Amino acid sequence: MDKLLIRGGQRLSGTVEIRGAKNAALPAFAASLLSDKPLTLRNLPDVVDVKTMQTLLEGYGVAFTERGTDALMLDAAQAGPREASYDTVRKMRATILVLGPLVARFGEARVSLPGGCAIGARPVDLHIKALEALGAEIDVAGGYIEAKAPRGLSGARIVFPFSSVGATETALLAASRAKGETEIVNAAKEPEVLDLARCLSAMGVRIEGIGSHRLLVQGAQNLSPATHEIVADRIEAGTYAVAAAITGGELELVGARLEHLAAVGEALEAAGVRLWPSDRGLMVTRPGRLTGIDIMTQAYPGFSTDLQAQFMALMSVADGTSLIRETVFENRFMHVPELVRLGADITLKGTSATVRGVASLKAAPVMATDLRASVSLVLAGLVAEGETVVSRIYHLDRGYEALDRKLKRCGADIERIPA
Ligand SMILES: CC(=O)N[C@H]1[C@@H](OP(=O)(O)OP(=O)(O)OC[C@H]2O[C@@H](n3ccc(=O)[nH]c3=O)[C@H](O)[C@@H]2O)O[C@H](CO)[C@@H](O)[C@@H]1O
Ligand SMILES: C=C(OP(=O)(O)O)C(=O)O
Repeated sequence: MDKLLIRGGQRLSGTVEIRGAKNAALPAFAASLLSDKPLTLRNLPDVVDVKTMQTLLEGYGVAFTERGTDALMLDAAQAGPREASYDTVRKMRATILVLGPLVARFGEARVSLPGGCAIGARPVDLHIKALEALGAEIDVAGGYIEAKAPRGLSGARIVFPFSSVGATETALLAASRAKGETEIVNAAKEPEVLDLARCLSAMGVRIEGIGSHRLLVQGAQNLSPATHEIVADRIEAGTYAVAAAITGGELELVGARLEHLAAVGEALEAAGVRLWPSDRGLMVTRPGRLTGIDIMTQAYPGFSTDLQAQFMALMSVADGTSLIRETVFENRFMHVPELVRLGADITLKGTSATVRGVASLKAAPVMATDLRASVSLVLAGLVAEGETVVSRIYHLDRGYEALDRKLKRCGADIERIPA
């Protein structure tokens, strides 16, 4: 397994290209299954999760054709509801997203319960309830979800008890090919959900309320060929914003959108980081000292749970104390013991972490445990004194394109050590 070796202490400056969001690319891939017409996706990130999704869809008979360096044409004309290999499905959460399109188009689907980052129990009850509301019969047994709707799905009112990104995506995907109108109440409004809605609109589905908590979807049986450009990855952007901040540097994040950082942008500003839109994206600099501030993760536009670990690394070297509350996933503090190994002063109590800023971090061997936890260790390594080795970085490769190369180009002393 590859490792990363980081010699801390370099101030970052330069330009980073922010790519399409993996968490928007994955549902867009699933959308291709709805149609027998090709779907071309642009601005795809070159990350392992996207490749895993490609392998999964190839298993269902979707044909892929390259269209330049970062675009693919997906053609599901010959697709069918075959069984996906457990080995592919267990690798990530988003594999559940094929269930809705398969049952909507073919009247049946059998998908293994999904894997993904070990950050909590992560039930799929809301996905199942959404499909049941549209008329699917669902059976969960032996680690598989089986869905049947021999006469197709029918539009319905789906009321979510709370906002779920994945369940909203399942509802949107399935409703797009259901007969009649579907109302989705308490829909998630993360930029990746909006991006899926835009992709489905380009395919010919009429969706009202995009960007709100209430979506109205007019199902369509005949979809059109479409092209869709994946929205820039706000989590990749936020991660590099923290990289600039923690090293006291200045980065231009090309393609990034300040408004998509939402509460994360506000928290960074409050901590002493300056962010402003540039012609090409977003500028980030940290002119003075960092101040510890309190945050609480929440659904968008609240503070993203996918940036909690990175922000904790930043708070580890800020002046004063920061209280970090995780409210989205119950077990998303796996980075804490590793940050402590690097000299951070963090106390965990239930779903809250108290971070007392220290004057400096010290290098140590650390272990990546999940995608965002891993990158928080790299960020801490950028300022730790000495050589930090981060092992098990396959987690990082799931969601960050060329992280080491992008950081190196901006002045970081970082090397990938192949296994
Ligand atoms: C591939 C992808 O896009 N992953 C993102 C997606 O995950 P994911 O779609 O899994 O996250 P959700 O928004 O669904 O999860 C929110 C909360 O709802 C709970 N829940 C969810 C579904 C369900 O059927 N029942 C249920 O109880 C979850 O356990 C969690 O506590 O959104 C999360 C929240 O922004 C991000 O951290 C993940 O990076
Ligand atoms: C948690 C993540 O991914 P997944 O939902 O696939 O585990 C993530 O992207 O941070």
